[in-house]
Formats: sequence, structure tokens, C-alpha cells
Amino acid sequence: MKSSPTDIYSLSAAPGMQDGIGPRIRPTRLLQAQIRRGFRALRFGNALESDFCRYLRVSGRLSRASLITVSFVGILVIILIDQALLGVPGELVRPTRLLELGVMMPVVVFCGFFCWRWPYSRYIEGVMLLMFVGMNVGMMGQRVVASHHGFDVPAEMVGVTIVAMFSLARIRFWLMLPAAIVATAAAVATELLFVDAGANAYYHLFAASLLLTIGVMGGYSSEYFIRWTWLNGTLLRYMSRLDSLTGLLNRQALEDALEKSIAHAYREKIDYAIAMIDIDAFGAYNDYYGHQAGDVALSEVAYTLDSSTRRPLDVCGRFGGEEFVLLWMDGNALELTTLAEQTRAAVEQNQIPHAASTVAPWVTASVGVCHVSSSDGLVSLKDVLGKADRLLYEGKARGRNRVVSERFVAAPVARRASG
Ligand SMILES: Nc1nc2c(ncn2[C@@H]2O[C@H](COP(=O)(O)OP(=O)(O)OP(=O)(O)O)[C@@H](O)[C@H]2O)c(=O)[nH]1
Repeated sequence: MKSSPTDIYSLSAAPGMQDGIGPRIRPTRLLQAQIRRGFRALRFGNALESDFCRYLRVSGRLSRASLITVSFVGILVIILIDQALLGVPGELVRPTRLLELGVMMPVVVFCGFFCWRWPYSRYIEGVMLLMFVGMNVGMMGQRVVASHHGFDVPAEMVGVTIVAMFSLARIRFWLMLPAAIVATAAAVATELLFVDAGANAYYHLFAASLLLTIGVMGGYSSEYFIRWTWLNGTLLRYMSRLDSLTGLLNRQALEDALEKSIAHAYREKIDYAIAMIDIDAFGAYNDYYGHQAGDVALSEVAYTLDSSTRRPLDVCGRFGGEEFVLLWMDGNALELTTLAEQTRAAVEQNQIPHAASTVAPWVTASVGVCHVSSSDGLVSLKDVLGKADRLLYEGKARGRNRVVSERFVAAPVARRASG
């Protein structure tokens, strides 16, 4: 399935964190641990870092576009006013134009094209750095050439580009920092070796270090703030979607995921099955072992159920209390009934002791499975869940710890009275 920009920067797009995944990797725990550990070094753990980089690429699109636009317009304006308003001497126009149109403009145009064509590319930071290098080479070249003609091109422009890059390019701080230091060092060396600035050289040195410091401090604090916002926002988003006890999707997120999978199955003409699972005699378990032990048992069963999902669009969630829902995508009735049977058996094989059960000496579950064929068309989630629920209670009535499965049959549409 094609990812939308929002999917690109969701944790759920990271490996092992697809929709529906629960206890195996708890995104909320990962995020909470990172918040506790802090991130003053501007680096998350590996799983979060790659997700954050994706987010930075996606969320920085507008910011990068504005930086490129400002650079483009800036070069154009300088070309238009250099002679008329800035008083650039005639013999200087040719070499400066060469640097503007031969070096600076091409890198800005290339960068603009790249960001427009591949806005979320993993190479975007490199492309922005290329623009930074191109602009600085052009500006330093202009300063050297101009000084030989006794004209002063502001040396501070390199520092201005550093501040602009730190605040608008959305490049990670640790990539931008070496580039900024090298650019400042190159500007200082150029100033001392090739430009005869006299006593002004020290003023330029001071200005360059001041702008570098401002850029670095601004870059650090803005990335820290972006990381903080992303971490907390993502945590909130997950907490609103996951059941806090089992780590499975909560009721709302479960229904959303089921709707999404059902619509996908309809579009792609895929058969699937929805199972409603209920732990047997769980009230008796709580009475016998206590609610805390009940919580642990619920989590273990949830883990087992979640482990039966195999595909990205398979769904597993907590419907409520000790009831769970599973959707298995792609398989005929026989295959998916076998999978449901294996899942029921896996719950039993966990052998979580249940001395108060009349069914078995350990925790068991009853399963109602409703099969939907691609020929059924677009079915209503409510109807399929209703059918799975009826089958589940048929299993309960027939002694529990069993799978009852049936094909979905759409309720007949009332015929209109003719004539
Ligand atoms: N520990 C714990 N218990 C829960 C939780 N949610 C629901 N329950 C318990 O699950 C039990 C469900 O009981 P019933 O609906 O009577 O069903 P049952 O005892 O499992 O019996 P059958 O489903 O007919 O086999 C109740 O005792 C609830 O308190 C939970 O989050 N934690």
C-alpha cells in the first residue's frame, strides 16, 4: 500500500510496529523510556531515531521550501540592484555574475527541483548541504574578487547563511555543525589570506564567530524542541490508540483498523475472517486468583493472540473486558479456521493455571469466526462482528474452549412492494 505523508512519520511505519502490533514491542514504553533518559545529545535510540528522521524530512518541507525561495529571490534581487543601488563597479559585474549565475543559482535551482520532486528523500539533508556549500563558495569568491577591485562585499553573509541553515533547512544538528564550522573556518582563512581587510579583518572574525555561535545555539535549541514535541506528541497519539493493560489496539483504534482492513479487502478482492475471542470463566479466575493476577493473565493471552497476526493488515485488539477481536487477511475458510484453531490451542498451551475453571485446569478461550469472501462485496463491520459474537456464544453454549466458524451471509434486503 502506498504510504501517505502522515504514515511516513508514524511509528507504526517502523519495522515491527505496524498497526495492530501490541505487546511484542510497546511503542509507548519505548517513548516513555526515551523521555526518562532524555536526549540532550540530540539522539534517540535506534528505533526512534529513524522514525524521527522521517518526521524531520516530512515536517521540514515548508521550511526548506522557504529557505530555497529566499535564496533564489535573494540572488535575483542582488543581480538586479548590484550596479544601480549597491554601486558595484562595471569591471566587477562580469566575475560576480559568473559566480551568481554559474555557481550559486544552479545549486539553488537544483536543490529546489530536488526538494519539489523528492520532498521526503533520505538524501534531502545532503542536498541542502550542497546548497549551503554552493552559496558560500559563491559568496566567498565574490568577496575575494571584489576586494581586489577595492570593493567591499559583506563578509558576514557566510554567517547569515549558517544561521539560516540552522533555523530553516531542517538538517540534523550533528550534520549541520561540522558544515558550519568548516564554512566559518574557510571564511576566516579566505579573509586572512586573500582579502586585504586591514584592521577590519578582526571585526569580520568577531562577526563570523558571533553568527556561528548564534546559529549553533539556535540550531541546538530548535532541534531539541522539535524532538521534545515529536516524542510527546507521538506518545500521546499511541496512548490514545493502545489499551494500557495489554498493549493491543483499544476499542476505537480497533474499529478504525478493522474498517481500514475491510475496505482494503473489498478493493483488492481478498477473503478474510474476523474472530471474536472470549476467555472462559474469567470471572471465576478473578475471584480465585484476584484481579491483579487476572490482569497478568489477560496480558499473556493478549500476547498470544497478537502473535497469530501474520500480515500488515491483520488486526488484533481488545474489544472490551476479556473479549478480543482478530482479523486475518487473505485465506480461504479452511485455512483461516485452522489458524483460529491454532490460536485457541496456543492459549491453552500457555497453561496459565485456572483452578476455578470447569473447562480445563488452565486458561482457555472460546472463538467465534466469521468468514467473509470477496464475493460478499463491502460488508458492514457491525454485521460481521455481530455474527462473530453469535458464533462465540454458540461455542460457549457448546462447552467453551472451542472454535465455531461460519461464512458471513448478508442479511437479505427487504424487497420493495411491486406495483
Ligand atoms: N482482572 C481483570 N478482569 C477483567 C478485566 N476486564 C474484565 N474483567 C473481568 O472479566 C470477567 C468477565 O466475566 P463474565 O462476563 O461473567 O464472563 P466469564 O466469567 O469469563 O464467563 P464466560 O465468558 O461465560 O466463560 C469479569 O469478572 C470482569 O471483572 C480486566 O481488565 N482485568
